[in-house]
Amino acid sequence: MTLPIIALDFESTDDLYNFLDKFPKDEHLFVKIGMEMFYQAGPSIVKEISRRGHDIFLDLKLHDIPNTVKRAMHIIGELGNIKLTTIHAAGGSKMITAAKEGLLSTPGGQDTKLLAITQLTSTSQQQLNSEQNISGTIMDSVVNYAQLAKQNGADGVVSSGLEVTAIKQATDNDFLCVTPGIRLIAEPDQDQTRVVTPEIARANGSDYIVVGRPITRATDVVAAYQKIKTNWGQN
Ligand SMILES: O=c1ccn([C@@H]2O[C@H](COP(=O)(O)O)[C@@H](O)[C@H]2O)c(=O)[nH]1
Repeated sequence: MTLPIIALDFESTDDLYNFLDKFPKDEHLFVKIGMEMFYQAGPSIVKEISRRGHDIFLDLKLHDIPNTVKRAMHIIGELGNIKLTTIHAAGGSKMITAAKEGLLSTPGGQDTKLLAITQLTSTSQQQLNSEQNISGTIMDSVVNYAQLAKQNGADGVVSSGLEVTAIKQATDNDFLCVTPGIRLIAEPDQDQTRVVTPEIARANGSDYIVVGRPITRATDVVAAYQKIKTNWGQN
C-alpha cells in the first residue's frame, strides 16, 4: 500500500515547517505542494522538502497552450525528485502530449508521473451541467477525460474515489488513480462535494489518496495522520 499523501496547504512556510516538525525525524512522508505554497515560496520549498527526505507531489494543475505547458513541465522536471505532477485534462490532447514531452526533455523529469485532473472533487453534478455546460454525468465526463489523458501519454488521473473503478475499467489497471476529497465520513465537507473515506478509496482501487485539512487542521496532526494511514490500509 502507498503512503497517504499529505496536502501541505498553509498560510506560511513557517506553518508548513512547524507542521512537518511535529513528526518523528525519521518518519518518511509523501507530501503535496500545491499552488498556495509554491506561489509563496517557489522552487526553494521543493528543494527543502526533498532535502528532508520526503517524497513530493507538485500539484500546480497546469492549463495553458501546449508550448507554454511543455516549457513549464521542462522546468518542473529540472527541479528533480518530483514523483507526481498535474495538468488539467481539459487542456486537450495536444497540451497533454506537450506536458509529457516537457518532462521527458530533461533527466530530472524522466521518473515524474504526469497526472491529468479530470473533474475537480469540488465540482458537483449541478455545476457540471449548468456552469460548465457539459451535459451527462460527472462519471461520463471523468471517464472521458481519463481516456483522453491515457491516449495522449499521461500516467494517470486525479478524480474522486467514486469514479476510480470506472476509470480502471475504461483504461487499464496500471493507469494511476489519485484520489483527493478524502474525509473520515463520506459526506460533502467544506468545499469538497465528491468525497470518499480512505476505506472506500481503497476498495474502489485508488493508487494514492491525498488528504489535507483532516490532517493539517487536526488538534493532534500525527494521530490524525496515523488514523488515516491505518484506515487506508498502511500500518
Ligand atoms: O480534484 C482535486 C484536485 C486536487 N485537490 C487538492 O487536494 C487537496 C485536498 O485538500 P483537503 O484539505 O483534504 O480538501 C487540496 O490541496 C486540493 O488542491 C482536490 O482537492 N481535488
